[in-house]
Amino acid sequence: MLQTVSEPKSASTVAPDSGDSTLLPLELKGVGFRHRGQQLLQGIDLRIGGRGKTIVMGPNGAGKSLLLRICHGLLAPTEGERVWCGPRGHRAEDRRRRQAMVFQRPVMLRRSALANVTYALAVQGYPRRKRRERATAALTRFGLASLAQRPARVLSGGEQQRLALARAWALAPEVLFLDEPTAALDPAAIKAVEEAVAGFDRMGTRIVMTTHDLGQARRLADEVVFVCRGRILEKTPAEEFFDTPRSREAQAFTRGELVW
Ligand SMILES: Nc1ncnc2c1ncn2[C@@H]1O[C@H](COP(=O)(O)OP(=O)(O)OP(=O)(O)O)[C@@H](O)[C@H]1O
Repeated sequence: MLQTVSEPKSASTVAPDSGDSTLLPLELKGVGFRHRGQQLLQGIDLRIGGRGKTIVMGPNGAGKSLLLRICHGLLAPTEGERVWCGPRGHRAEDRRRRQAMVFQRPVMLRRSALANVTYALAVQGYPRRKRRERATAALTRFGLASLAQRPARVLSGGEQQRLALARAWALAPEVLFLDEPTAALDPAAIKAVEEAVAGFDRMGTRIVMTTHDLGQARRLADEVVFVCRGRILEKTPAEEFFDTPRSREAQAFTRGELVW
C-alpha cells in the first residue's frame, strides 16, 4: 500500500536524526495528573532519549493516553515537570514545530486531503512555493495521491489514518507520538501503519506509541514502558519485557490476563 518514494528531508535545516536532535532528550520529573480529586497519573519519572521506538503498554484506563498527551504538550501536568533537554527544547515554537502526534481517531480539517497536509506545512512555516510538492510527495508515499482532492472527512477510517501519517511525514518531526493508531483498522491498514512507523524510525524520528496489541508491540518495540494505575511499573528493553517481565502486573498483562 505504501509507495516507494524518497523519504523527505526535515522541513527545517536540521535532519531529524537523534544524533543532532534539537529537542531530545525529553524528561518527565515527578509528573502527576490530578482531575476532580482523582489522581490519574503519579510519580512519573521518564526519560525519552536517543533513537528507537518506545511502546507504551498497559491495561485500559492505566493512563497511557494521558501520559502521551503530557509528553506532547497537549496537557500540562498538575505535579512535577516536563522538560525538553535538547539545545532548542526551551523554545516553545521549536517544540511545536519539531514534534507531531497521531491519534486513534484522526483529526481532519474540513478541506481536501491535500489541503490538510499543505495547511500543516503552512502552520509549520514551510515555504509556500514548496508546500504543494511536498504534500503531494507525502500523499504518494502513503498511497493517497488519487484521493488528494477528496474532502478529508469523507475518507474511510483507514484512509484518514494514512492521511494523518502522511501529514506527519511531510512535517518530518524529530519526535512522533502515536496514540493507538491502529485500534480501529483492518489488518491491511494495520500493516500500512506499522510500515509507516518503521519508515519514520529509519528517517530518524523518535517514536513513542501506545498500543493494546501485544503482537504489534513485539514487532515494533525497542523498549516498553508499562503503565498500570497511573504509574510506570517498567521501562525495559523490549525483548526483556516480553521474555521476563518484572512486575506481577506486567506478567499477567503479557499472558493476556485482565489487570486491574
Ligand atoms: N483530559 C482528561 N481529563 C480528566 N480525566 C481524563 C482525561 N483523559 C483521561 N482521563 C481519565 O484518566 C484515566 C486514564 O485515561 P487514559 O485515556 O490515559 O487511559 P489509557 O491507558 O489510555 O486507557 P485505554 O487503554 O482504555 O485507552 C481514565 O480514567 C480517564 O477517564
